[in-house]
Amino acid sequence: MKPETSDFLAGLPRQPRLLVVDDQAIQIQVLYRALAPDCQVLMATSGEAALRLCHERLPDLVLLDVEMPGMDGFAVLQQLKADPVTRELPVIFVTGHTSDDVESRCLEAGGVDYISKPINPRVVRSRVKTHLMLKFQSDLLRDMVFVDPLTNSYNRRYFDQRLAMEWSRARRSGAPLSLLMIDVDHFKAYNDHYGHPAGDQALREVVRALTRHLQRPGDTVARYGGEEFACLLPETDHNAALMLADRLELCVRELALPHAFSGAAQVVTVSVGVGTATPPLEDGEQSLVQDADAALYRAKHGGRGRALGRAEPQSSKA
Ligand SMILES: Nc1nc2c(ncn2[C@@H]2O[C@H](COP(=O)(O)OP(=O)(O)OP(=O)(O)O)[C@@H](O)[C@H]2O)c(=O)[nH]1
Repeated sequence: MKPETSDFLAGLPRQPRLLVVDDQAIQIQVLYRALAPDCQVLMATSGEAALRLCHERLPDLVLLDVEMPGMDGFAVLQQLKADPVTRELPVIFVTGHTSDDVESRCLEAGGVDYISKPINPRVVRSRVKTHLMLKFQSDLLRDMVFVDPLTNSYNRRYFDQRLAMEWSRARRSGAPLSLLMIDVDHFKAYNDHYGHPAGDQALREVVRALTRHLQRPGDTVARYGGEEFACLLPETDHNAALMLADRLELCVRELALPHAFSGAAQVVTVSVGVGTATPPLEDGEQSLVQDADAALYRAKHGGRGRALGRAEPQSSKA
């Protein structure tokens, strides 16, 4: 059945990605028919599969069946809310029960809306469109507050919030949390000789390379200040963080941006300091920043263009 309206995408900045979750294939089919002409539609038939897809594909909006065997819709939303990566995902509940009690439970649980079965495709499209508009507007606002305009990476304000959030998450989960502090080498000399606009462009390229190499959705690159960047790596132990730091150092070197005035190499390089906090986390989160900073200091003084971790000699170039 073709939808009757054709202006669904008007006012949306790009094609939205939806996740439809229902244990009954027929219900998924009805929603798919209503929405697939305009949206990329992902599908899951269980709560567990829904959580996996939310992490891997980060949809713009989730349509979530309330009654499912095993993990029901409320349990799925609770887990989404408990995770910083997925906590902002808007969820519309889809329910066969239309009592006031179920409807208020949907909203109290943190759903942005609910839709009753049997599904009316026109109502679904209208509600989905409304929530997509709101979602894209709040993305835009968040970007204005949290994104560095020069490099398009997250800014220091975002980093500080994210660090505090990941710190308490690591404390709860018991998983290690690593931090890389990355500083461009001899960047003053780069600016002095190639000019400030070329310096700006080099910073953009460095960030693009770092971001390309960080694959997990929870990993965060932020501009910490000037020519210094921070990468926050949840659930990553020290050895894994060191390996990643080596890869990031190499990926910047391989950009092959000429830097004839660097004492470290003929191209732009970075020094990387690696810190790891392993629960129980008794100190504050700034202790992790201090550890990574201290390692960065050693990497700088050890010759630059390298990644170093804890005080023991662990040079990536050894
Ligand atoms: N082009 C450009 N330069 C920046 C920006 N932010 C900071 N810088 C420059 O980065 C340079 C940092 O210089 P220093 O702190 O002396 O460090 P360095 O020359 O990189 O030396 P080491 O870190 O010791 O290798 C300064 O010249 C800043 O002006 C920016 O947004 N754009």
